[in-house]
Amino acid sequence: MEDGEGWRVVARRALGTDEIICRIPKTALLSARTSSLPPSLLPFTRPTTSHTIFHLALVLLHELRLGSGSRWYGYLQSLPRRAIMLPLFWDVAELGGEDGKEARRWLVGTEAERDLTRKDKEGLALSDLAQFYNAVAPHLPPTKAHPEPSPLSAFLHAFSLITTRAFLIDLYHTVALVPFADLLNHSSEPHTSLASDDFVCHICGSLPRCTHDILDTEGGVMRLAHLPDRELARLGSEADTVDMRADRAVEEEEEVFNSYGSIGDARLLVEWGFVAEEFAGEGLTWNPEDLGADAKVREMWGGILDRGRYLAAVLPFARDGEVGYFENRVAGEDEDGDEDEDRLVGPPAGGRPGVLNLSQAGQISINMWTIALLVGMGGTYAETSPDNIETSIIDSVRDTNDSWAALPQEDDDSGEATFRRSPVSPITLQTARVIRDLLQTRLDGMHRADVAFDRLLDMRDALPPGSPLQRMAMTLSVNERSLLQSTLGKWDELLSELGPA
Ligand SMILES: C[S@@+](CC[C@H](N)C(=O)[O-])C[C@H]1O[C@@H](n2cnc3c(N)ncnc32)[C@H](O)[C@@H]1O
Repeated sequence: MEDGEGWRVVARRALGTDEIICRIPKTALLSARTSSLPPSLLPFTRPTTSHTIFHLALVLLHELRLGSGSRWYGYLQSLPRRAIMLPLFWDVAELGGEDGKEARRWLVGTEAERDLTRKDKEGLALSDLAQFYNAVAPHLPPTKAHPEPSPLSAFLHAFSLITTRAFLIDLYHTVALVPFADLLNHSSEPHTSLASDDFVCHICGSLPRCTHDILDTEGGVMRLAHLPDRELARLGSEADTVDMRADRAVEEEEEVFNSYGSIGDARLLVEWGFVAEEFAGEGLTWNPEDLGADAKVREMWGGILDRGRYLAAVLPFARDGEVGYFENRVAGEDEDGDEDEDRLVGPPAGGRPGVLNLSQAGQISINMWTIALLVGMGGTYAETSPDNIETSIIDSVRDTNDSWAALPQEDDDSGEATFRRSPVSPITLQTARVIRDLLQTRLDGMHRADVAFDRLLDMRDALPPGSPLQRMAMTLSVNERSLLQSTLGKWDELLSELGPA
């Protein structure tokens, strides 16, 4: 890596699509199944949903404590010696120092802060990690190099490595560390992917038939029933491996990435400890509660979502009830795959029907519009038929998008104002104002919201060396502000044309 810490993988020659970059025998994986850490340690803790990850972190810590006595000693040398500085650790003085403390402030109001809150609720808060480790630490087997239990910081180091580099493998290993495959950095664009046969025996990990298998009436192995005969014959003749394959051609000297998916900077920062400024992912998100939706509004919205008809408002070619149609589509793209920038209201991110988001292209999802509209109806929706509400949503979204598209654009050099103010319904106007205020509230809730954008950029550029965490947090904050401000500008422009506040 450029900063001299860590690895990246560069192609020494051009690679073709589907070419295998590395093939790692499953026996080389480090998992709870292959480690020498006794499984009996787990009864000392209360099972949680994060248990698998916590356990694997413990496994790694045990192997690190074994030093040269570990079967993975060679592999362990390739791992970062210090904890990956996930925002979860920024407030821990010994880990984050002054940089972490200041950086944490810059996350206030950002999408990263929302992600951190979500992780708290999922039982992945720092206190959950400490509680887990304090319960098991006294029972960790002593090793030559470490006869005493290791401090919490050692467990946090192991945990940060697991969450940033473990892969989900199969029914036997579940999550595991995969030597070599974990040297690849992330890019949101597809580059390579990791594949393995996951339908192994969950008791012994065997891919070919084994003594634990349940047979069907014809003597076939149930878990292998989906395989054609040719594939069945192949099982057992070669080692069971995890394969890293190029998903596209890679040029000589190009960095070879692995793609963790289309992921925005907030999530990258929270989960992997870096920002990439690729402007991928779902943008900024809200919860229904942030828009003032109570249980009744949420229920009404759920019903509308199930029917799916309202999606037609943002993608006119979608047919009634065809929510699944969006699953393979990228938010904000029209039928030809072009991003339709003329819309202020678009489909939900990544085709996930229920997402309330502001996309990187500056479009709010129709879900936000819908909830804002329902909240604005203030209970009168209860007396309105679902059909009429849907029609209201569809009409108001069309009105909004059409009005925006009809506004003279900045690069329109005809010199004539082409906008004809056509009346929009009171509910359209009211909903547009709610959305505008929501964007403003989000902007106002950010750390140092009073500081002008250009000044923020100067402040970031003037950060002293040794402030990598503040630099990342400020980059995230500045980019989110930029998206919010430009979107707010569009809504203000529209509202000033449609009617005075
Ligand atoms: C699976 S590892 C990739 C290999 C890693 N660079 C190493 O030295 O071991 C994932 C970690 O690498 C770093 N990383 C991955 N992709 C990156 C990127 N595009 N830019 C900067 N750092 C990245 C982050 O620290 C992340 O948590």
